[in-house]
Amino acid sequence: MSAISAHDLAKSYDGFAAVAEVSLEVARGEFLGVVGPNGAGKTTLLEMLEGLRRPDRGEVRVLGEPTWPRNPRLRPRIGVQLQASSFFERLTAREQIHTFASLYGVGRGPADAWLERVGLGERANARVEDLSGGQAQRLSIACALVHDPELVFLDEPTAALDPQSRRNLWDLLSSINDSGRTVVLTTHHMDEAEVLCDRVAVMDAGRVLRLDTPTALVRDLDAPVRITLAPGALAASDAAALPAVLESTETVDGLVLTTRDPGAVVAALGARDALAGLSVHTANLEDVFLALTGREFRA
Ligand SMILES: Nc1ncnc2c1ncn2[C@@H]1O[C@H](COP(=O)(O)OP(=O)(O)OP(=O)(O)O)[C@@H](O)[C@H]1O
Repeated sequence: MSAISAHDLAKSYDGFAAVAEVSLEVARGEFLGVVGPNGAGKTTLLEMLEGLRRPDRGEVRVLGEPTWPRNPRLRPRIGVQLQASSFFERLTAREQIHTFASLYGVGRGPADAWLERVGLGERANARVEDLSGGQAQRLSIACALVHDPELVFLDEPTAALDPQSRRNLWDLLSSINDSGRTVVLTTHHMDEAEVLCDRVAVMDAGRVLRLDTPTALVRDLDAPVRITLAPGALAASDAAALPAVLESTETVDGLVLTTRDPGAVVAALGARDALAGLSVHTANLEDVFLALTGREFRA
């Protein structure tokens, strides 16, 4: 049985289609990413999957159960991350998670263990408004997991974090998916989805344009690989004559060769002792977005 099965979901606000014709299946234990720019419809889709927003059309089943009208049987089985701004004010981190735990009939022991697990043991007595952005996000994730749900929804858990704090959260996000828990995460960050997710739904203007593994999404682009050589490593005319090189362009970073057969090019460069400073760039999910929409992806 799927963790999530959604069929032909649609939601409009005052005639504006925030989500249209979205169907998807999420397998148990899967880590699904939903990526897209601001306003793509990610949150609206997530809220319909969570059973928090009524779809205008379509059906959702979560863990085999219908989500609407609100289904109390699902409540202990799913976790929904709150935006950090919706904490109870003036509580300490420990009081915050104890409050969540008591709502689910969970004891203080497991709640404290979650604080430790997300690295907040030493900040347990800090008030939530005194936590850093990254700490607040970790607390909100711990609160969503305190009742050990089978399926957890995380809506932009790394939003508003600096790149270092964002990367620091990745290990935690990935560990949440251990032991078979299903995770659905929305993000503005393509690199994050690429690193963390088993499959990625690329959304734009309310629609899921593609849903597949990051590798398959990139492979289907069939984009050439770019190989950059250090300046002066090889003359442009020599590079253009190498086997399998489609194009060679001089840039400030050095010579950029495009090819569909990077192995052959690297072997030929090796034979000419021209491997110094070589770097290889394959297409990524931002290129996938560009190919699907004709627009650059802007987070
Ligand atoms: N309650 C609402 N009433 C009216 N319009 C809304 C409402 N919620 C969302 N919208 C609009 O629907 C569209 C999709 O919004 P949604 O929040 O689902 O997108 P998103 O992909 O999550 O965006 P972001 O990444 O900025 O959070 C946006 O144009 C938004 O302005």
